[in-house]
Amino acid sequence: MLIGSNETTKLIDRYAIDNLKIPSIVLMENAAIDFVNEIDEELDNFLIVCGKGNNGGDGYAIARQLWSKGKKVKIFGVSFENLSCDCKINYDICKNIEIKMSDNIEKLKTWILQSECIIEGIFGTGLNSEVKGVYKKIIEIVNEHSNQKEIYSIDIPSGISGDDGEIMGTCIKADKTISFVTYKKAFLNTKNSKYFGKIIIKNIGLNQNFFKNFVNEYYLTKLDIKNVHKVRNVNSHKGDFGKVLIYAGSKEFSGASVLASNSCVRAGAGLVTLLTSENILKNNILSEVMLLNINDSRTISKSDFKNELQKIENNILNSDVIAIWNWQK
Ligand SMILES: NC(=O)C1=CN([C@@H]2O[C@H](COP(=O)(O)OP(=O)(O)OC[C@H]3O[C@@H](n4cnc5c(N)ncnc54)[C@H](OP(=O)(O)O)[C@@H]3O)[C@@H](O)[C@H]2O)[C@H](O)CC1
Ligand SMILES: [K+]
Repeated sequence: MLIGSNETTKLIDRYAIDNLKIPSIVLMENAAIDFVNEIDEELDNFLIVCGKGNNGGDGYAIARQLWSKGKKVKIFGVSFENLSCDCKINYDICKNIEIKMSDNIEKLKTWILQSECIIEGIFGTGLNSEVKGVYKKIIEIVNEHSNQKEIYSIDIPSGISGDDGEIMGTCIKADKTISFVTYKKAFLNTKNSKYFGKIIIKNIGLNQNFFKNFVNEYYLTKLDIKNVHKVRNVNSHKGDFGKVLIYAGSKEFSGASVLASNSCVRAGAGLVTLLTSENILKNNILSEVMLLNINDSRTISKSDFKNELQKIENNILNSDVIAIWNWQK
C-alpha cells in the first residue's frame, strides 16, 4: 500500500484529475460510496459534521449516499459560505433534498446526542495550521458529547497533521478512520494511534499500482504479500524452491538461529538446513528445518576437523543461499 504525505496524496489527486481526466467530483463521489460501504449497516441515525473544503465536500456527499439508503441524516456545517467548488455542489444537493442542516453550535450538541454515529469531515489533507477558534470548539464538542457513539473520520481525524500525525492544537478522537488512496504518513505515528481508531484505506476508483512511482514508501499489508505469493504447481518438489544454509548459533545464544531458520521455512524456501554447534538445539524446536551439527570445540582432532570441514563444504556447494551469523565472542 502506498504511504503518502499530504503533498503526495494531492499530487495523485491532481494527476487523476488533470491527466487521467477523472473529474474531481467523480473522485469525491467514489470516496463517498467507498466510505458508506464501510459504515456498520446497523447504524441508522447520523450526524455529519462538515468543513468548507473537499473533506467537508466528502461529508455532504456521504450524507446524500446515506439519505439514499433511507438513513436518518442531519448535517452540521462549520459555515455554508466560501465552500470549495465540489463541496458547494454537494451542499446544494443536500439542501435541495431537504437534509436538515445547521451551523448553530447549540444545535451541534443536541444533534450529537440524538445521533448514533458522527461522521466528521472538518479537515482532511488540507489542514495547514494550528486549529483555533470555532474549529477548536467544534472538535471539542464532538469529542465531549460523543460518549457511547461511533465517530467516523473522513480521510484523517480532523486536527491531525497528515504529514507527521502530530495534533495541531486539538483533534477528533475517531473510532474508525476511512482514508483515501494512500496510507497517510500520519498513521505511522503510533504515539497518537488512539485518535485514528481502526484505519481503512479505500481506492476511490484509482488503482494503487498505477501510482506507485509517486511515492517511495510502502506499507506492507496482507494483500501485498498475497500479490507476490506464487501459486505452486501441484507436481513440484520442495527441492524446486531453493536450498538455504544457515550457519548460526552458539551454546549461549541459540535464539537467532531458530528465528532465522523458521523464517526461511515460513517465507517458502524449499530446503532449510541449520548448521550449528553440537547439542545446542533439540530437534523438536525446528520442525521443518534440517539440523546439521558440527563439532566446533577447540580441542577437536585433526581428522575430525577435516571431516567437519568436508561436511560444511558439501552443504555450501549444495545451497542456493547462505546466511552467516555474525557474532564473535
Ligand atoms: N484523492 C483524494 O485523496 C481525494 C480527496 N478528497 C478529499 O479532499 C480532502 C482535501 O481537501 P482540501 O479541500 O484540499 O482540504 P480540507 O478539506 O482538508 O481543508 C481545506 C480547508 O480548511 C481550511 N483550513 C486549513 N487549515 C485550517 C485551520 N487550521 N483553521 C481553519 N481553517 C483551515 C482551508 O482554508 P485555507 O484558506 O487556509 O486554505 C480550506 O478552506 C481530502 O482529505 C479528502 O477528504 C476528495 O474528495 C476526493 C479525492
Ligand atoms: K476529517
